[in-house]
Amino acid sequence: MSVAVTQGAVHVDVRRISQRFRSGRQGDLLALDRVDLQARRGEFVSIVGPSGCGKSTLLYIVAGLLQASDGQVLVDDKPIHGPHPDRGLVLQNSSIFPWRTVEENVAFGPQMSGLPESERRSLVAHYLDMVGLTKFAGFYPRELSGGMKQRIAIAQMLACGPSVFLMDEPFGALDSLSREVLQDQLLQLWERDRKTVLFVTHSIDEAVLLSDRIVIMSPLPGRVKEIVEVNLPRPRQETRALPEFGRLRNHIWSAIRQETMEAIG
Ligand SMILES: Nc1ncnc2c1ncn2[C@@H]1O[C@H](COP(=O)(O)OP(=O)(O)OP(=O)(O)O)[C@@H](O)[C@H]1O
Repeated sequence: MSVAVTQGAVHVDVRRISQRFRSGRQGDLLALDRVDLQARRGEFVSIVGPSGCGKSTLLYIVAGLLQASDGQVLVDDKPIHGPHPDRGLVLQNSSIFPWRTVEENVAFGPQMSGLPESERRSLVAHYLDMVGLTKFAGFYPRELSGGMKQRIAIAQMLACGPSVFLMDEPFGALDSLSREVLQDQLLQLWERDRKTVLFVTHSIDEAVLLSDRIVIMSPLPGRVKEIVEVNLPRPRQETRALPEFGRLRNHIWSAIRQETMEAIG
């Protein structure tokens, strides 16, 4: 069964973003150079490119954790000013609190926003169930596997109710089986709620499996080299076997390889 993707208005609008870092030893480093990128509401956009091309930097700027040297990020046509619960961020080694239980971690955002306890409890129970951690609600992160910790981070983000998911290699540190399970769970979640996702990954397979569009970046400075539309049918779980999947993967791989070869001379 294929699910039609209804593409709406631009939700996240990255306009000519440049980022310069001041480095004592090497002088200024231009990490991003006039990057333009638009994600439509409900779209799943992945960002791939050689190491150091500025993928994380771009995501931190959209998250509002880093102020760009130049350019602007608009969400729903309004310029962003710093972080906001409407833009949730999940990192490779998730930023969960080791001293809080699974349940308390997921409750953190709603607690900060002052949600009454009864509502908070049912919200947390809902998201714990969604990521399959109900039985581990009272556990501490140290008692859980890497995949489970990433699921806490995802539930924590979901509980804040963001309309934009910013994900920086969220499954990068996991074994391949856990990674596939979480990819499936994320896809199911996305197919149900259709949030806008910006997803940084080193895995071309992962990008093709998940995305509507894939942004290929070139180093250094990071620029948008190419944007690839992924027109594979959804749900995608069985699309790995399609010839089109292989064709897209090879195309993206060659583009990144070419950039990497040019970068290392
Ligand atoms: N805070 C910082 N200060 C100075 N330079 C930085 C800083 N953050 C990133 N950089 C530099 O900016 C460039 C882009 O880094 P970034 O981490 O965004 O790349 P990336 O594409 O996410 O890399 P990777 O794929 O290896 O995670 C790199 O050359 C990095 O060294």
